[in-house]
Amino acid sequence: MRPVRSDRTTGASTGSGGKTLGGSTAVNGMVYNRGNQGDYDALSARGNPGWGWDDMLPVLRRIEDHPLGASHTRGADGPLRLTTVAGTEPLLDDVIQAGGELGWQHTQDLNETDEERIGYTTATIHDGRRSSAATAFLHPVLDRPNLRTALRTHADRIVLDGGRAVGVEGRRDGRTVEYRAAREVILSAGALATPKLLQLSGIGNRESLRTAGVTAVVDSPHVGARLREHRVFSLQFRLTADAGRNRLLSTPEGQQQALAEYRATGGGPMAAPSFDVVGFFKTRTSLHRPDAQLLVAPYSMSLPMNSAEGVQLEREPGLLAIVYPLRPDSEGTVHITSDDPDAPLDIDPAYLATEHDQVTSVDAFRRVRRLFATDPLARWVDHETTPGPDVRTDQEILDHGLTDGGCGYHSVGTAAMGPNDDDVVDPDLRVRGVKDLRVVDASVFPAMISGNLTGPVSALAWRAADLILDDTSSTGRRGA
Ligand SMILES: Cc1cc2nc3c(=O)[nH]c(=O)nc-3n(C[C@H](O)[C@H](O)[C@H](O)COP(=O)(O)OP(=O)(O)OC[C@H]3O[C@@H](n4cnc5c(N)ncnc54)[C@H](O)[C@@H]3O)c2cc1C
Repeated sequence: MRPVRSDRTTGASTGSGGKTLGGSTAVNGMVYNRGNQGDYDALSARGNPGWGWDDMLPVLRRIEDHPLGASHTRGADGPLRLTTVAGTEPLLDDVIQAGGELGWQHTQDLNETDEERIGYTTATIHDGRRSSAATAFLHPVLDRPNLRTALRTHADRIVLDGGRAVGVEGRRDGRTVEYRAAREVILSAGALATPKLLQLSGIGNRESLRTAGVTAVVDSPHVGARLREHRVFSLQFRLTADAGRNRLLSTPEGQQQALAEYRATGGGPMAAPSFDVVGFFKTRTSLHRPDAQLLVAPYSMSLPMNSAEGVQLEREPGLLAIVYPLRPDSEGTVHITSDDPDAPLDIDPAYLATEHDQVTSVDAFRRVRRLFATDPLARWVDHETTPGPDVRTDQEILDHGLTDGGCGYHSVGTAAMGPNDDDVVDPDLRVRGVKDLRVVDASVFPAMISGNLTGPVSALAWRAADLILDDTSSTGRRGA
């Protein structure tokens, strides 16, 4: 295969995220997958003690309120309230059954094993309402006297004093504001904005900072490097029968009907996650665990999926499937272009830059085509509309992924933890080269946790809170 060009323009779509309390969990697709033993043990094997499966499984169980109840892998009393999609569409039952024909296990709890599996989505939804990081973790403690939230406030820089982080400078309603930390500053701005804030504060690769007009305070070469992101490949199919949600949701009248159903019952399509069915499968039988993820939704739309004009559902009945390699190893970058916090970031996601990502993407795409050609699902399929049967060769499939595919919105790695002097944060998430500064968000994962990131980031934050509390009790210092 010829190498695929990394396309900076696609980086624009990588920049979407939630700009509110709860962050991206307030706008995301609500699919709840949390990674598996191999992901967390790999973190630990990279020299990050405390992040292995034996450490993180109890945390994951602690945070979950799972509808299937507690088990050795699930939690039932935690703050993150979950739902399993009810599965009211025969069409989707047949997607799952076709997966079974390919040897994928039909499971009610997709997080229970790391076998090839398919089933209805577990979602961060409870009683028809989104469970975000804000509703799950922040709202229940809002009345604590040592907690203050500053809404409509944009952080511009970390305030450094003699090698210590002492506060944050930003803007609120057009005015400059500064917040002082009694103990330490914790940066949780997400995998794109966290490296940006570090770089604006002079913490980053000396050369890149110089190009942007920022004087380096700490030369930390990997701030904003090692960006890993899913490149999503899409397939769509026209159906032989009127099934799925296009007819209802593609017209204003249908949307009103769905809204009325939601108001009356708290259910229906308005209470569904973005994708109803999830699968994890191997692109080669020799692999010891799945390396690709499939998500299926009972609707189809105009492409490209992340277009600035927004999503337009098709009128005719259709199905959408997206697929991507679970653990991409292409590494991109995020760099500031100026010392002005309002200047655009230069994001190069370096999608599909490695042979692993190219080969896995193509094989995963072909496997999904095979799924849709397998009964009982095949009986529903009239023809493939996206990308269509003309896209056949490896290169054509890769080009389709780059042109009409999308960003997975799962960025990690831009302030990655590790044991080495040039890793941005240490395994306790402290930024190297600065005192009293920690990063607690997806940017500290040095590699992708398989699947979607709400679960892993929530567990990361829960464990980070324990680390911070441990430090507080050992030093006797208190405060925020
Ligand atoms: C469109 C979309 C769909 C997704 N779908 C799913 C899904 O279905 N399932 C799943 O598990 N995951 C999904 N994800 C991914 C998941 O939501 C994120 O990986 C996760 O929320 C990352 O958490 P974070 O804390 O690192 O960053 P974020 O959740 O992005 O939080 C960062 C916060 O920092 C704030 N911030 C940034 N810069 C500044 C600044 N300068 N000043 C003040 N505040 C700032 C942001 O406003 C935001 O509130 C999706 C993400 C997106 C964007």
